[in-house]
Amino acid sequence: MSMEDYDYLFKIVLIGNAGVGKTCLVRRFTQGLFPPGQGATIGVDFMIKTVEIKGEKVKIWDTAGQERFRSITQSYYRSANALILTYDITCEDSFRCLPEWLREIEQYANNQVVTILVGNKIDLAEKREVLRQRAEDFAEAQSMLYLETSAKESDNVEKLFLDLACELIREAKQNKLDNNDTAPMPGEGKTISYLSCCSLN
Ligand SMILES: Nc1nc2c(ncn2[C@@H]2O[C@H](COP(=O)(O)OP(=O)(O)OP(=O)(O)O)[C@@H](O)[C@H]2O)c(=O)[nH]1
Repeated sequence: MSMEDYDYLFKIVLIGNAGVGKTCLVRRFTQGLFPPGQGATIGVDFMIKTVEIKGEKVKIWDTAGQERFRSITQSYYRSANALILTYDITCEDSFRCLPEWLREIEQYANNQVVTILVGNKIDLAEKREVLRQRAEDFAEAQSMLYLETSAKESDNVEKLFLDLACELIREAKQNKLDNNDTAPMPGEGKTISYLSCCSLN
């Protein structure tokens, strides 16, 4: 895509515990694949994908969940326009860690960042440990939108990225968004959500 083909450059960063499916969500969306035996992401730098969504250029950053990479990933989501906070519906632990991730968002993210909570692996319904209602209540209390996905079965993955892109475009058009690549001042993070403009279904 050349520079003239788009008006905005958005940065979407996936965060959440190791193994919840961040890499698989990105690969499903960007390549239409569910890779067998997906290995752990090491750091972040080589997991950036640039895609065109609704005629705009969107960079999707896949961060690693492991504690030892946290200090790397923090600096990467400072300039994020949107955060996809992911947990695994079959893993209670990944849900219990959400407040910890929210504290990081508070501390490091742009105060205009759009945050969406995603419960992944809904194809494993029989192994579910986190009830949908519980996650919805949590998301509502934090003013986040909530979506359940399956990277494996491709459920809601397109919707997730397209709805986010639409919201970012809408906000940018209202001049609410800091669109440049410079890091915003940390410390005033808050979560907002109103994905409305062009939902797929
Ligand atoms: N059944 C099922 N398995 C999934 C799904 N998404 C991911 N997985 C599996 O979960 C494991 C972890 O997936 P990753 O995408 O590597 O998880 P991650 O969050 O990127 O992990 P880190 O890179 O370590 O932070 C892999 O074995 C995937 O095959 C899903 O939607 N359904």
